[in-house]
Amino acid sequence: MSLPIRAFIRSFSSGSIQRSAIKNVTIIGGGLMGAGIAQVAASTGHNVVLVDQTKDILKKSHSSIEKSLQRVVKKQYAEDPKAGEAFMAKVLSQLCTETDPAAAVKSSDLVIEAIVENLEVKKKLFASLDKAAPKHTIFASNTSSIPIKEIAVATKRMDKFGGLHYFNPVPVMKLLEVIRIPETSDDTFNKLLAFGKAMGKVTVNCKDTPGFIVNRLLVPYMMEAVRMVERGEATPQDVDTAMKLGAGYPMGPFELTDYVGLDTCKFIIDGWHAKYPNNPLFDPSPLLNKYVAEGKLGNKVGEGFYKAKK
Ligand SMILES: CCCCCCCCCCCCC[C@H](O)CC(=O)SCCNC(=O)CCNC(=O)[C@H](O)C(C)(C)COP(=O)(O)OP(=O)(O)OC[C@H]1O[C@@H](n2cnc3c(N)ncnc32)[C@H](O)[C@@H]1OP(=O)(O)O
Ligand SMILES: NC(=O)c1ccc[n+]([C@@H]2O[C@H](COP(=O)([O-])OP(=O)(O)OC[C@H]3O[C@@H](n4cnc5c(N)ncnc54)[C@H](O)[C@@H]3O)[C@@H](O)[C@H]2O)c1
Repeated sequence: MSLPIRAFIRSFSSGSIQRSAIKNVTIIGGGLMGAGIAQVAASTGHNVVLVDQTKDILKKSHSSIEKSLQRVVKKQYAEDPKAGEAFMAKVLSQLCTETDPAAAVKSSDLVIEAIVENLEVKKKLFASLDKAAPKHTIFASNTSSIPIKEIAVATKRMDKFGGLHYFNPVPVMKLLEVIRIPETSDDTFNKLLAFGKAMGKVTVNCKDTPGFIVNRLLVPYMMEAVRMVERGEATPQDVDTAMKLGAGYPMGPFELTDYVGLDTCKFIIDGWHAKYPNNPLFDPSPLLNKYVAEGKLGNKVGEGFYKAKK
């Protein structure tokens, strides 16, 4: 028996991975997060359909999944490369792509949305999915900053709606925030928790409060970092070095912004500023806005606060 399978069975019996009623999963959005979620869902035995707007985007998603899987397999199957190849082939056989969201949800138990961080775009998508998906299908959003309820109102299945907030990179980060709104039924919430555990994640429960747990703390920290640079108190490089070596963070705030995507960061902060205009924590950052206007969106385009490593 190969090492990862043994580890999987061990975690099953120790209760850290649970069986879940959810087998068929549709992920909408094949960018940084959607591709990572699709990879991990397929790696943990789910049938996955990944949806994006064009075949070209989906080609890129597929190739990033293959690259990431290779990293996982190289490490987990170091002593048995043949079993690694078989694992990779199995995972990829459980993953297909689709450009029509309505067709993709036809036999889905769970839909996870990971598209652009924009309320109106997310609502429009869920309103159309609500008409196309079977009655039993659960809907979840991976939004970083939008209240789940504001998205869920676009559907007539608020009892089957919740938040699944993953962390980037999904194959590496162990945490999953599972969010319920007052309308989420116990059955839906329990299924979401069990699904998260079946994906091998450590779940934390959270009410539908702005930023849930992690981003409620992370966003003010990152905004203060960019304001220090705007005030001329330190360079991005020195802030990053300080937070890595002085606070033990794996990445400094500017490296993390490049990793997350400056466009996504701007969507988050602009959304919170519009909602809480009197809270100076969420005032826009001229420096972030300048980089986004210049198209420097971070690692995904090769440059953000730093030039991405090839
Ligand atoms: C300052 C401007 C302010 C702007 C405004 C801010 C607004 C607010 C923004 C908030 C954003 C919120 C976004 C979201 O909602 C929430 C998030 O996701 S927050 C992000 C959380 N993630 C992190 O904090 C990541 C921190 N970084 C790390 O943990 C590590 O650096 C890393 C990414 C894991 C990489 O590690 P390194 O050691 O540097 O590099 P390696 O390449 O050696 O990798 C280590 C290890 O991991 C494996 N690995 C890495 N990436 C992948 C992958 N994609 N797939 C598979 N495996 C991967 C790699 O193989 C290594 O394995 P090993 O060999 O060590 O066994
Ligand atoms: N980047 C992060 O670190 C991170 C972490 C956690 C949560 N999130 C959240 O996840 C979501 C996605 O973020 P991302 O970083 O993956 O963004 P991304 O820009 O990398 O990818 C978004 C993808 O969605 C696709 N898309 C947009 N509208 C669509 C539609 N109507 N139908 C189908 N596909 C559509 C785009 O083509 C793109 O490929 C956002 O809500 C974001 O806040 C991001």
